[in-house]
Amino acid sequence: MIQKLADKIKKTHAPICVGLDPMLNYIPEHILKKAFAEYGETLEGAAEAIWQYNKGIIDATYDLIPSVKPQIAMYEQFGIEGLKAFKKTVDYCHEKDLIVIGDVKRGDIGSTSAAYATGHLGKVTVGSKTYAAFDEDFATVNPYLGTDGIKPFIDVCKEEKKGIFILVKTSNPSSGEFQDRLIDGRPLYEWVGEKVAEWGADHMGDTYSYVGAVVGATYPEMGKVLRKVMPKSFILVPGYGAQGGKGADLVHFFNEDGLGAVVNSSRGIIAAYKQEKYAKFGSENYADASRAAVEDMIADIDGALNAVK
Ligand SMILES: O=c1ccn([C@@H]2O[C@H](COP(=O)(O)O)[C@@H](O)[C@H]2O)c(=O)[nH]1
Repeated sequence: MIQKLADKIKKTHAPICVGLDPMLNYIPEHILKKAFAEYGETLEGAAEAIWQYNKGIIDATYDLIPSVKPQIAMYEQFGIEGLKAFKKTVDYCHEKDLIVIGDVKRGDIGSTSAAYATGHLGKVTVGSKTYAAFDEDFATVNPYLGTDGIKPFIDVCKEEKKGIFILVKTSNPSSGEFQDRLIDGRPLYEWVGEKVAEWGADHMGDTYSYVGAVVGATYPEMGKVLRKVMPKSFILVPGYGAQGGKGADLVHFFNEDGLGAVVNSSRGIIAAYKQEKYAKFGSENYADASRAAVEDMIADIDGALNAVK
């Protein structure tokens, strides 16, 4: 799967993923109206609206991009109906041959991590049958519990040829409260980055490891250091767009082969029609606005990478 990600990035010239983080207040009125007419103002109605909204964005962008990153929290808030919309979205993205990075940020003691890994990346056994429950291709994982919280994910990834992205330096403003704390003179995020490289050596694809890292676009200098600490790991880079990251901030997240990073934008793409720049599309054509925002993001990153060649 890591080679498929690299190959699709090469083919599309788009080292990006579209973040499928639906919120009801992003969903255009015509979609909400139809879903509520059918299911009422219920959790089912919300889930139907989310699904129709996602489908529109996927249909309008799938040929331009290698991957998507659905954020499970946005679905989970609507309970079981929301999780059904999450699963429907994952399956539809697979139908469109997109790589799905489940942003689920799991991680616990070993036995519990094993269950999370089974549910999101592996297969669960029920009597004589097995089922891939959520079936994402990659999942984000929290490393706070250490090696025994990570190992079960790697075991499932080996069986399934899937991967994980481990939180190393997150994009949010207060990520430094813990992640930048010095331990023996070095920030915690560097120690975690070293562990990612070590864990990753145990599950290599052809060129890149199945064990990647999350490093925010909002911390470009730290990204530059971490790129060198984890040369064989793909970096999932959130923080582009709505959080302020730009193409020029991202050049050092990439390796010299032009690979090694996949940049996420969620609100900046899925709610593009609400921005002044894309307002001409109107809410009826929200998906066309998302497509235009994807094209602009690809051009921005491509321009920045070419400028340093
Ligand atoms: O460090 C992190 C880790 C994860 N995220 C997630 O990425 C998206 C960002 O959404 P935008 O709308 O593009 O800001 C969201 O799902 C976060 O939970 C992150 O932002 N930073």
